[in-house]
Amino acid sequence: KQFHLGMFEIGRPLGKGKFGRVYLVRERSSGFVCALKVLHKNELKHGGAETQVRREIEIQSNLRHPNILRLFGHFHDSKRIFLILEFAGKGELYKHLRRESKFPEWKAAQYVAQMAAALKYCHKKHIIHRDIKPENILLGIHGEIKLSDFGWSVHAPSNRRETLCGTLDYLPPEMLKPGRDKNVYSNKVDLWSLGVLTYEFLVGEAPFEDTPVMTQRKISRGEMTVPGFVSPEAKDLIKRLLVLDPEKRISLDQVQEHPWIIKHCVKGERATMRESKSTSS
Ligand SMILES: COc1cccc(-c2nc(Nc3cc(C)[nH]n3)cc3ccccc23)c1
Repeated sequence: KQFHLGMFEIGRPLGKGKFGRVYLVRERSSGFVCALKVLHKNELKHGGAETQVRREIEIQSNLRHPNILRLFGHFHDSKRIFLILEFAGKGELYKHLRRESKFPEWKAAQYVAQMAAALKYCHKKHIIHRDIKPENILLGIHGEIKLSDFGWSVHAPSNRRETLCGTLDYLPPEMLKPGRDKNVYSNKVDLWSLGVLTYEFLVGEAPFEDTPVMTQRKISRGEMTVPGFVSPEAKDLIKRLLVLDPEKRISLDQVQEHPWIIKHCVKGERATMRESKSTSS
C-alpha cells in the first residue's frame, strides 16, 4: 500500500526520540489513529543510523505480536523518512518507572512475562533484539508491554560490527569482550538484557550501574548484589538470567515457567479468586 503525508491529519507531538519526532496522527479515510515517526535523512547520515532505520523497517514490519509495536508502513520525501507505527496509549515505560521509582513485584512479573513472550516470538523468527532496555518499551492503553525500536535488531547468529553508543548497562559480557569477529553471539544476549530489565524494574536502577569503566568491569565479572527487599523467587530468576556463560542462561520457556512468574501471572480461577477476594474484602 502506498502511503503519503496528505493521508494523515497531524495531531499533537508525542515527543522527541533520538533521531526524530513522534506525532499522534489520524489516517483520514479510515479514522485510524497511529503514531508517525519523522526522521530527517541528513541527521541519520551524520549519525550513521541509516542502516538501523532500514533494519527497523525491514524487521518490524514483518512482526505481528501483541507485545511488539506494529510498523504499518513507511514513506519518504526529499528530506525525511516517515514511519507509520502503532500508537501505544500509555507512552514510555521508563517514564513510568522513573515516576514510580520501582514496580511492585506483581507488576514487574507481568511485564517480564510479556517481554518473554515477545522475545520468544522474535527468536523463533531468528531475530535478536539486542537493545532491550526500558527506553525501548512502550505501554499500550491497557498497560500492556509494546517492545519497539528494532533499529539494533539483527538476524541471528550475528557477530558484533557496529560500534555501540548509549548506555552500557544492558550489554551482556559477550558483547563487551574484545577480540576478532569470531566471537559470534546468539539470541542469549536478549536473556541477559531481560535479567538487567527485571532487576531495574524491582530495584529502580540497573545492577551494574557505575562509571563506564566500572560498569564494564562489573558486567564482565557478573558482579552485582540484589537488595534484601527483593523476594527470593525474583532474586532466583535474576540470578538465572545474569549468567556470564550465554549457554547457561535459562531459556525463555523456563522464564515463563519460573515460580516467580507463575505466582504473579497465571490467569484462571486462582488469580480471579484472589481479585474477587480482594474486591470483596
Ligand atoms: C521522548 O518522549 C516521547 C517520544 C516519543 C513518543 C512519546 C509518547 N509516545 C506514545 N505512544 C507511542 C509512540 C509510538 C512510536 N507509538 N506509540 C505515547 C505517549 C504518551 C504520553 C507522552 C509521550 C508519549 C514520548
